[in-house]
Amino acid sequence: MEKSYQRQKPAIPEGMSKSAWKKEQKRLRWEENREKMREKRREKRKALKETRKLKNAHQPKRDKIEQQEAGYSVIVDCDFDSLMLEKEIVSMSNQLVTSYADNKKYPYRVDILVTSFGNRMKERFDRVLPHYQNWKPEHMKFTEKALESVLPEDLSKVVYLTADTDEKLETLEPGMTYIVGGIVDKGRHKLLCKNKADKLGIPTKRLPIDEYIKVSGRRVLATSHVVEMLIRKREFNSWKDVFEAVIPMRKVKKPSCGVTGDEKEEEESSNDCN
Ligand SMILES: C[S@@+](CC[C@H](N)C(=O)[O-])C[C@H]1O[C@@H](n2cnc3c(N)ncnc32)[C@H](O)[C@@H]1O
Repeated sequence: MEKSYQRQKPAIPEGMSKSAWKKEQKRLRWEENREKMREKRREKRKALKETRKLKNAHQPKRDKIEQQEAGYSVIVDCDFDSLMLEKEIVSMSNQLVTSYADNKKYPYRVDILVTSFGNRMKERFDRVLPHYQNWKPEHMKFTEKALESVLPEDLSKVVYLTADTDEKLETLEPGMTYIVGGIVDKGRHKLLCKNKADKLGIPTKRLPIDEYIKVSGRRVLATSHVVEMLIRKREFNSWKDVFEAVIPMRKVKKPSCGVTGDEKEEEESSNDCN
């Protein structure tokens, strides 16, 4: 007996061979399927568009954020090209890109001037990141001039930041310029910036990290982290909030664990920390 659920095949039209008929059936099925697939794709695209629209509606437009000036300036002193390995030049260049992006995205921006911008660092930018030539000067400027030739006459208006001093940086003052060393050295060149600042007669100060937050390992942070702190201090006001927002989690000591073997790991693996 023929089973009722079996699909009835259409009869082969008269005069058509069986193989031609099979081919024709296959073509029809494919046509039918193609239309369904098209419809599915259309729906998927529509849904994706809707999701993006919703997402964008809840996100502040990055370039359209109403920024205000923090009122103080930052110099990134890049006079250390010859002291860095090639991969450290790459890391330092990437940090400058990060600082530029940070200075665009937060509510307050600072004047950032990169001094001694030349040699391998500039070569890398020219070769790999040539669009930096179109960067907006209100977010970052570059000069081949050395720090010495852009300093104001009144050196009480500048501070060279370094972890190698006991003087604490308590507040950021309008009209001041804060200098950050633009170097990745993994702790090879201790006192480098402190000695340079002393030689130039520039006061030095350290970030008051230990006063507000428990960290493990060295207190030497990456240039881009220090620049980000200077940018965000105006927004947060409190150092504690700034440190908690910017210092990498693995550097922050959990209350129960004390200083651990992380200290060694810090020295060896913290590419982003110095
Ligand atoms: C990776 S560190 C460079 C370390 C380098 N050996 C030196 O002599 O400063 C990059 C720069 O970030 C700033 N910096 C890092 N940690 C700091 C801290 N705890 N306090 C103040 N400035 C700091 C300094 O300007 C420093 O030159």
